[in-house]
Amino acid sequence: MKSALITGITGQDGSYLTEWLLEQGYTVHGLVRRSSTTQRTRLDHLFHDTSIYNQRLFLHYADLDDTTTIRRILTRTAPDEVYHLAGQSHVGASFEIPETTCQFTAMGTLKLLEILRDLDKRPRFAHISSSEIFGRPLESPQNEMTPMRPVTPYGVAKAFATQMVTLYRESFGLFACNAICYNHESPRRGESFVTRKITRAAAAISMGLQNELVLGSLDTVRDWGYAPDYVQGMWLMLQQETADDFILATGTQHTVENFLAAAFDAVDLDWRPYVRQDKAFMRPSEVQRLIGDPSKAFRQLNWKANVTLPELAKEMVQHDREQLLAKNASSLSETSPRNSTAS
Ligand SMILES: C[C@H]1O[C@H](OP(=O)(O)OP(=O)(O)OC[C@H]2O[C@@H](n3cnc4c(=O)[nH]c(N)nc43)[C@H](O)[C@@H]2O)[C@@H](O)[C@@H](O)C1=O
Repeated sequence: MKSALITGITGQDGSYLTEWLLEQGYTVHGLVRRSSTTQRTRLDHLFHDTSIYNQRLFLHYADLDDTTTIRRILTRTAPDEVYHLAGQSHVGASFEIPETTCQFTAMGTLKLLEILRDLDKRPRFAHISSSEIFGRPLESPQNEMTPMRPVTPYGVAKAFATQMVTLYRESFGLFACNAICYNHESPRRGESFVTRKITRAAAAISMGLQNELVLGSLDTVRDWGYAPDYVQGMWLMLQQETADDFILATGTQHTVENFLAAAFDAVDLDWRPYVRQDKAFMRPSEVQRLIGDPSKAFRQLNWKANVTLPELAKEMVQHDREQLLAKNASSLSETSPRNSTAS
């Protein structure tokens, strides 16, 4: 039975990848940062007593800069595959905290590579890179040969990490791949990323719980796919005979405004009366337009993105409506006179 270790297991991609690997029969180890809460919302269902997977899933405390602990965990668990997803991943925030971004996203990756280099049994390694490395690209769509021209602290950190992975593959013989992922979303997406911010607002507005949505730039272009598709691409890379880099993208382009329209369409509303733009959500340096060419992944991995933007937006809005309905129902039952001792 194969085993894998995932950094960033509690995030959107980490949780989908965990489900996918468990379904394939893997034992899965995840690194988590210690915090005062033990709640892991995206993984809780897998640890439940009734889950058929709870005997094959293990969490270990380790920060990305704690190399001693990571080395110990890797030695003890001896995974066949390592998926490196962790790091500060918010592009806007990387302008506020560039040092932290580089410490975890760039140096955290190098530290991990250094540990792997020394191991007797070296696992296969997938670094989850980002289209942000292309920044203001010289060509469109971008492919694996497109030069990196990052324009955000996050993009610079990811470019460093991506290049290091290539270097460790070529110079030290590690089986190390870069999954160069374009934006990929889902109902599990963090609430500060634009898609989830929009779908939560569309759901709340349609239920009369919110009046306004404040956003930054509406004309930037992104290539948005569906996260569960992308984790399968990450896995496929490590099942090949040789290590290589692959673009994971849909190859289609949409503006933020297009996503807004799709999300509000899902609740039969026009977005225009509700949306206001504010400079607070605009970035000092914006990546204007990114579209990936996924043809190499299709050719060599037989991988392709399956979900269209309207389907994605609809699933996210429906999920957010259900979540709000459940929240409202539980707060109503908490205040219901029938539950009150005074009634
Ligand atoms: C591939 C890449 O994908 C993601 O990075 P991102 O593309 O920056 O994603 P986002 O959802 O933060 O922004 C998308 C666009 O939407 C614009 N935008 C407008 N108004 C708001 C707004 O209010 N909030 C946010 N967050 N963005 C806004 C914003 O300026 C940008 O043009 C990360 O997963 C990253 O880790 C990664 O690797």
